[in-house]
Amino acid sequence: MSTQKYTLDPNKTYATKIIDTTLRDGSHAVRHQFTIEQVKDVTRALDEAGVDIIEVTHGDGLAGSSFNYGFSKVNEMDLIEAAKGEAKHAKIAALMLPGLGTLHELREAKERGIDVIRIATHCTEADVSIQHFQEARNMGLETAGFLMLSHMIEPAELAKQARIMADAGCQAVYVVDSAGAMILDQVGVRVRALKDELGDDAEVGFHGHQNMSFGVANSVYAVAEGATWIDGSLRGLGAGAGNSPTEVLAAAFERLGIKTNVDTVKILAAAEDVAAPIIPRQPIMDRASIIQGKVGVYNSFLFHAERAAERYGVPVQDILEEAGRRGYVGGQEDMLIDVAVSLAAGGSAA
Ligand SMILES: CC[C@H](O)CC(=O)C(=O)O
Ligand SMILES: [Mn+2]
Repeated sequence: MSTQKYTLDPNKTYATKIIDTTLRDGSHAVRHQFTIEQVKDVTRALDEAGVDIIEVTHGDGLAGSSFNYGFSKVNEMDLIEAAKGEAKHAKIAALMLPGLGTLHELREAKERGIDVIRIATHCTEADVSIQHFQEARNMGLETAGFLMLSHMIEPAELAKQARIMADAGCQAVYVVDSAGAMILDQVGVRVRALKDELGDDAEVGFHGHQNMSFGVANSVYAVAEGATWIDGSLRGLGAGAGNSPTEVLAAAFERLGIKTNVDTVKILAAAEDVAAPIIPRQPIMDRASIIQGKVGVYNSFLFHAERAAERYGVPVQDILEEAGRRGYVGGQEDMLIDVAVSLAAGGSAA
């Protein structure tokens, strides 16, 4: 009897959409300083390469430009409109966190050209997205839901949250590895739980981060279990250690026979010739971001923790580790200052 365990069933055909978030998650890595020209160039290159959906928004979603999250150089609505003007085939998406972005911004984003809205909540809080999904569908938008920090709850619990989103009108629910904390089967079992729960009611997606270097491998596990929306970003540009690089996803999927609409040669050119020259600081797996993956801390905390570390004279990795111990989640960025103050006062925090 063979003991070989296949991740991908050699008798099955796999196909997935590729969603690129260079111009949204990647916004964190450029401190939200994208210009109109950069957005146009990146959109054109992604569109020509065959990417299905291009996400353009402040890194923290609609209305993220603020004192708390960092101001954008250019109003995100203008960036959305610029992207829309360049995309011949790809759909344009925005992301929103209910409460930070409101229905007001959602309506404006629709007027400026988005086709898809991705609504993100903490993995236990799907109910706060209900009215946003309903309203988005009424507006004729395609919808996807992000269950952020999906590693923090068990697959069965995650599936219940996915059901809330799907019942509200979400067409694709994502397992979101916001901390790059998950490894292989940890993604696979969550995707499988969502597939079993949702059936034909909604598709399943996966959004990976690179903290433990598993973004692409985790995406393969997600596809093997039925995910059909896979996120990446050029050169991995994204929060913390960055996202699964879109160009590596395309090349690896091609090798594995997973069908996508992306032309590998063209996406490699987009990464090398268009994205690389505009990246001021390449996200990497370093001490701080690996700790984020190891303890499961939200990747968007990295720059906030760096600022607090500098201000209070404590190591950034200690702040992140303590934030993990305290279980802070997206939206609690200000608590990093509390952690830094406690550490600077000489104690283990809390
Ligand atoms: C602002 C939403 C959030 O950062 C979504 C995301 O990309 C993630 O959780 O990884
Ligand atoms: Mn992300």
